[in-house]
Amino acid sequence: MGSTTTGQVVLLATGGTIASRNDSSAGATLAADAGSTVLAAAGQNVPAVEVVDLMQKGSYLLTFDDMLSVCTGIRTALESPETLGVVVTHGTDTMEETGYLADLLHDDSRPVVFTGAQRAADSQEPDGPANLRGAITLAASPEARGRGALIVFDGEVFALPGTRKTETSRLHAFGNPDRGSAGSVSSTGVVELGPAPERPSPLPPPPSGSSVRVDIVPSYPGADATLFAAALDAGARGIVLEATGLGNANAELCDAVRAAVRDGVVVVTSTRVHAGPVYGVYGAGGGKTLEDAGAVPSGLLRPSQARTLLHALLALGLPPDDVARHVRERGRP
Ligand SMILES: NC(=O)C[C@H](N)C(=O)O
Repeated sequence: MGSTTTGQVVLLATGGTIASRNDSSAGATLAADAGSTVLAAAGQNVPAVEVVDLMQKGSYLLTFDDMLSVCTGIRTALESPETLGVVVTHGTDTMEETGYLADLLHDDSRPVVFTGAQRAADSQEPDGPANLRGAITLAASPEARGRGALIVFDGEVFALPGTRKTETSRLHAFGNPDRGSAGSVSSTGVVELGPAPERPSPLPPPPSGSSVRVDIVPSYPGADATLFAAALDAGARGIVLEATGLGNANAELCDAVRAAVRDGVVVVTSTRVHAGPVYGVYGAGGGKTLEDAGAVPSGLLRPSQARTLLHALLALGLPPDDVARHVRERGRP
């Protein structure tokens, strides 16, 4: 067994499908359950679990400040030496963003484990209770220490960098196409983890309430610079290009990138492809032209996590060169 019975796990509840029920007046599924209800559905827990309700939202509604307040909740929970680890129940849509931000800021060896559900709490066979049991076991597990933030879902454990939601509705909702699984937690509480990867040094927590804007702009056959220009007009200080293939766009987008970078905007090239690194090879508007125009290739980071990292770095007030260095380092395969 991977758990210990001294101390407690702190459960930070934020909403998501694990806390959702059908609302007949809205004719839709909505986050409704408090953390205590979510925990009760998981049954008897060893070790003890303290519940903190942070918010009750579908994760598709979260703002960057909401994500930061989850990170603050984690820090607060870890102030007590009695805390063995932290579980965050969270909607799956944007778990890869909040989990990645928590991982970037995590400066404690104790585990932070994100989990949620694909089926609502009032469905016939909800998956949330088993996921939560796995998360509590992992959060209390000495083997999970020193690994930053993790996701546990359908018995599988993932480190955050590169992990994303890969299924809209199947129970096995998450994958890490480049790095694979970090291990497993069985239904009987057996934790098995592979070797712990090296972790970059933690970032300081960015201030909340910052007005930094970071957008994602796609490239596709026939794309022009209209959306890119709209992001700049809206005040974006950072833009993630969701490019094609290895990270390619076209001549018009490259020209727009060159001008934006000259004005101090940080542009990161990511890709719509699900696996493999982004790097500059092709000219005439491809990834090499983008790099020559000043865009920073995201390595293994996909748009969701590249955007999270860029937002955090810009909110910290780092100058563009330092932002670029961090993106290269943290995206490196
Ligand atoms: N399965 C889920 O949790 C999806 C939900 N819509 C959310 O992200 O909050």
